[in-house]
Amino acid sequence: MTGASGVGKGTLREQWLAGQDVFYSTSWTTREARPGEVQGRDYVFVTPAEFLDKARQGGFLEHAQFVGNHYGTPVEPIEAALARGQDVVLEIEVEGAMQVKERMGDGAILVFIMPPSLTELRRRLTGRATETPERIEKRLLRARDEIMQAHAFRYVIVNDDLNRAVQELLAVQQAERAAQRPEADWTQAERDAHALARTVHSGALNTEALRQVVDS
Ligand SMILES: Nc1nc2c(ncn2[C@@H]2O[C@H](COP(=O)(O)OP(=O)(O)O)[C@@H](O)[C@H]2O)c(=O)[nH]1
Ligand SMILES: Nc1ncnc2c1ncn2[C@@H]1O[C@H](COP(=O)(O)OP(=O)(O)O)[C@@H](O)[C@H]1O
Repeated sequence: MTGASGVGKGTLREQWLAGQDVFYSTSWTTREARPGEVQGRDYVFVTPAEFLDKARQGGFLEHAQFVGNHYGTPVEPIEAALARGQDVVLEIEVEGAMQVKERMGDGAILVFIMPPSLTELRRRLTGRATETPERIEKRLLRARDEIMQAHAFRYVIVNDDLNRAVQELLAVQQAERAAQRPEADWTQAERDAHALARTVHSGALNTEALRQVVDS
């Protein structure tokens, strides 16, 4: 799951995964904890030296820099979860998502969360009140780049109405699970999920549509 800072990934994820037995990967980061963030739950907060050490040892499935800090997905917990048969959810930025796509192939299902407009994204980032004005501008600049890469993701979900976006995430998950079995065996619910997931497939996206979002 990828999308601009402030688009609502954390909010969506909480509702999407509530009550589900999936493994959510806790990332490592060198950024400072925000008030209310808990070490080991929201992130593993580390020093740059600790981060680079782990990277050198091949300890990350992927890692990237984002607005001056390092972020990475520790590989061991993921391998353990997959070995247990759990689905794994990552919430990471675009460069990291491309590394996961390269490494995991079709086994990785990439979903991009799109803001209704850049104006609304700015409003959400400002409203969350976790960033300085300067950091908000840096995040918005990065958001424009990220949005222009949305066609590299299998699904693109617009987070305007939160409930609708959650339903679309659930449909994508159910449809992708069903796709591992022959279509003739699908239940009606799986057929419905497949039909809904098709509506958020990235196939129909074009650069012009993406440009309209970054200019809005
Ligand atoms: N590549 C990569 N990106 C990550 C990872 N963890 C978080 N991110 C991304 O880093 C960016 C900044 O995250 P954060 O500082 O928590 O800001 P927020 O997304 O605005 O709450 C977001 O796009 C996250 O999805 C990770 O392990 N790897
Ligand atoms: N669909 C939505 N409509 C309006 N506000 C939203 C929506 N989804 C999230 N938000 C708000 O936007 C802000 C950023 O959401 P957050 O989940 O922290 O984003 P992210 O994890 O992508 O950085 C929060 O204040 C959140 O309450």
